[in-house]
Amino acid sequence: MEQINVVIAGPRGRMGKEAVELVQDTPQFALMSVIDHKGEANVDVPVFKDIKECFESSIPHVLIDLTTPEVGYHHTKTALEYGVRPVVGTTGFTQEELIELRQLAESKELGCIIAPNFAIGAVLMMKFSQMAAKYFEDIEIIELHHDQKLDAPSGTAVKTAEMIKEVREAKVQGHPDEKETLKGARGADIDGMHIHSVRLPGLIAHQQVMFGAEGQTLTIRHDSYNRASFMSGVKVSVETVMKLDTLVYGLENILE
Ligand SMILES: NC(=O)C1=CN([C@@H]2O[C@H](COP(=O)(O)OP(=O)(O)OC[C@H]3O[C@@H](n4cnc5c(N)ncnc54)[C@H](OP(=O)(O)O)[C@@H]3O)[C@@H](O)[C@H]2O)C=CC1
Ligand SMILES: O=C(O)C1=N[C@H](C(=O)O)C[C@H](O)C1
Repeated sequence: MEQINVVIAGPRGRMGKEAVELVQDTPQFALMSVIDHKGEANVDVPVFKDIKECFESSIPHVLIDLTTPEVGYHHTKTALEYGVRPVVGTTGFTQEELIELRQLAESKELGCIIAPNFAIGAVLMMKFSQMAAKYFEDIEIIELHHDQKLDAPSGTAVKTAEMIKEVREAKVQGHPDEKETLKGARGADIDGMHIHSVRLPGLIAHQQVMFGAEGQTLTIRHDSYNRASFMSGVKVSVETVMKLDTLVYGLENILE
């Protein structure tokens, strides 16, 4: 396999630090530079404060983005415009942004992977939930994260609901006359499914999907106890994005 030159945006972050280690420890990957808006990253490659400044200096094969929703969208768009293939872990993109980025990737015939969760266990949890939803139509998604997380609900919870929507008819759950006496008590609503976001120090990234039917419940749960749990998904995405000519949303679409 030819060497893949990588730039990482967000290298001081919780995920970014792991990604720097992954790229530096993978023989077929080379870390060319990083993008850090404060220029404070402690790495032995050039640090750029701005993505355009970075790409004007040299063009990598792949950009890994682990920043914030607004910055991640801007970076992904700019990367595609410069002919760079994005691997994006950043969550919180809108449907409109995903559609626009897909059109751009296709017009440039460039691979782009946007994966709300890189952990294989989380991908299985979403797939198993999609399977279960064919048999259980009443569903509550409970996602639990550390209290520094910016977006709610999590990208994983939104993706789970989207995957379930593919196999489940929209349904209003609970009592038809149900009323919230305290706003937000029933969580967010996607097609009648409810999503509850828990934020606590001590947590990393966890989700359980609960299904209910007459006389029974089923709970499917995944826990990430560290950020290393996401790195095998980042590695396979960097390798795979080189072979794609379109945007792929979700790691489940590139795993066999
Ligand atoms: N797909 C997946 O499997 C996973 C996805 N995530 C997602 O990844 C993203 C990052 O998460 P996490 O590492 O925990 O977050 P952190 O807050 O730890 O890291 C984000 C980094 O982005 C930096 N940043 C902010 N603005 C800019 C900018 N303009 N240019 C460059 N860098 C910038 C921040 O810098 P500063 O510190 O100065 O603000 C920070 O270093 C989130 O969207 C999260 O939801 C997280 C875990 C797994
Ligand atoms: O911010 C996080 O930490 C995580 N974000 C992703 C999400 O929003 O789903 C993936 C994982 O849950 C960790």
